[in-house]
Amino acid sequence: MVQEMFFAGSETTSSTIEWAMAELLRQPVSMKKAKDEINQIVGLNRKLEESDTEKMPFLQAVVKETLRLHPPVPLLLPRKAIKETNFMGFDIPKDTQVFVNAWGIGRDPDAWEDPSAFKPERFLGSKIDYKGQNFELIPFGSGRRMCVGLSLADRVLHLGLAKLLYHFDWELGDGLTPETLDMTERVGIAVRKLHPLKVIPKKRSV
Ligand code: HEM
Repeated sequence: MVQEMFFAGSETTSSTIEWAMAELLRQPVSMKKAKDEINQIVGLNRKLEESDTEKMPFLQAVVKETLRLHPPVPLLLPRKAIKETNFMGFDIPKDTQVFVNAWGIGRDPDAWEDPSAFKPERFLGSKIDYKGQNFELIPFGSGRRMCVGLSLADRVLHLGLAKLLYHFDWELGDGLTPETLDMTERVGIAVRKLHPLKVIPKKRSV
């Protein structure tokens, strides 16, 4: 279980932060807006605290927009129909494995205006959130088996991204420009150590 938590929690959050940075680097206007908001709240003479991110609506919108376009678990976890079901005109026999395409839902033109564009502004003044109540945005799933790490992920994403933006200015390397940055997706498992790290937990001496 501990191993599952590490896997489910680290690959998902780190790839979301990577996508957010890539999207912001492709859109310097959004990058500037996010940095300006952070600088305005934190100033220049103290550390950024977790609670600061609650006062950053644009940063929150960047996280939502990133998870809309780049849900790290695009098909959620598989379901199985426990009985024969008719869903929106489709007959689903008992025991059928069912996948929910959260990636497709996040880009559905019936639900989103200009769906493929990265526009954090669409969430400003909107009540749509990813807590499982708004079915057009379900990067963490919904219902009884939705992500148990949501509240931790929520904190890590906001704090991690805010810190990266607060402490550093970012530029693209390798002669890349916002127009040429590659956004191709790879679905797979993270690159891991060939020989797994084996560590022994010991009680901390105080
Ligand atoms: C950006 C961050 C994350 C995203 C987008 C994400 C997404 C998801 C999704 C889509 C599911 C399946 C939900 C469903 O099928 O309805 C899931 C399940 C799960 N997640 Fe996350 N997750 C994230 C971070 C985390 C973190 C930080 C942890 C733990 C530390 C975690 C632990 C789990 C576990 C244990 C499950 C299985 C829950 C169950 O089957 O009852 N996740 N997550």
